[in-house]
Amino acid sequence: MSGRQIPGSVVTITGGTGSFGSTMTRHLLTQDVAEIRVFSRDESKQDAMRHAIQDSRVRFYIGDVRDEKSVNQVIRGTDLVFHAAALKQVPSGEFFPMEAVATNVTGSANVLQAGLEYGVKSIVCLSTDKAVYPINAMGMSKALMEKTAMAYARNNLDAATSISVTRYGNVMYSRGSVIPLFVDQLKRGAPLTITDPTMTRFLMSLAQSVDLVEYAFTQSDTGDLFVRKAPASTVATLLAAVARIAGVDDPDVTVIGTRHGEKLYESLLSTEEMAHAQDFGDYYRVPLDTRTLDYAPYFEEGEQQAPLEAYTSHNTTRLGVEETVALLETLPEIQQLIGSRTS
Ligand SMILES: O=c1ccn([C@@H]2O[C@H](COP(=O)(O)OP(=O)(O)O[C@H]3O[C@H](CO)[C@H](O)[C@H](O)[C@H]3O)[C@@H](O)[C@H]2O)c(=O)[nH]1
Repeated sequence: MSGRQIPGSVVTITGGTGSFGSTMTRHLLTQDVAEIRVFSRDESKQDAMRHAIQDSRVRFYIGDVRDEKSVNQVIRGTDLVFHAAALKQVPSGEFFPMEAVATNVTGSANVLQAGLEYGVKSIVCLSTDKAVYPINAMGMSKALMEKTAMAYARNNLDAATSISVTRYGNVMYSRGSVIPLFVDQLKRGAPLTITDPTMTRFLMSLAQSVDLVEYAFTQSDTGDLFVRKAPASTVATLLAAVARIAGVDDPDVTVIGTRHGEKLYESLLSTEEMAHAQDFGDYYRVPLDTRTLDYAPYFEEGEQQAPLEAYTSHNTTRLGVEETVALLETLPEIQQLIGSRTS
């Protein structure tokens, strides 16, 4: 047993007002947490969250992960840190890559450094499938965040702090993503814009992300990478499923082509990671590579590289239209939509 647990703990959530942060906050409040420190830049989002949640265990801290002082202030006295603060928009990263570096790489290093200095028990860094074989600046900066976390773990194996990474695919119905866009286009009677009908994406709900973070908080060995398994669908299937839910038989569709920095499919684990991954049912764990820079003994002993494939949205469980409809119908936003159509 790690001796780490949620009840009675003080938890800091960087990027606490975002979708992951606020979902995590609500979940932790059901787990007898002692205090949650919501750390973020935006006063008005904090104010909205304060009104929505109204629980004296939630404390709000204005700050920026780029600013060491504000990071130190919030992390001091914390038991567990969920690091979700990030610049996550792919297109803006292409125009301002150094902003992504400042927040996602340097900011993450500030969080890790403070966590180690103040003896935090566990730090969980939130990452994305776009960090695997990255082709856009956002994904590249997240990949560097992961490398930074792993290096902090490897260089501090005796520390009291466990550092881990959770990596997820697309979150269904997240702000600005394709499902609410299709819903809106259908409502307006506008044509549905599709990039490439054969493109695939993993489909995950926010609720599914929570368990894995809780597991990482309490059970991780330092340097662990966790990946939640998820099914995927093509964009064409997703479009058909949303149209069916909205009761539109034959929607107008315009093909707009692939956007900047976009891939045909995403990978949650690279081939190299799959070779070391342990299958835990709902998720994979990839333990830290603890070898030092002295490679000689490993060459002599040799290491078999299993001939595996990466874990991608092309080769994971593929959902058809019926199954995608069923999955979408589990989302509160879709249930609301169906409710408003039938009432
Ligand atoms: O008008 C559109 C918009 C998107 N798509 C397609 O729908 C899929 C999902 O697109 P999203 O925009 O929902 O998601 P992305 O995979 O492009 O990534 C988005 O979600 C990520 C988190 O999962 C990050 O936040 C990222 O910055 C943001 O662009 C993609 O195949 C995309 O090509 C369409 O067919 N038509």
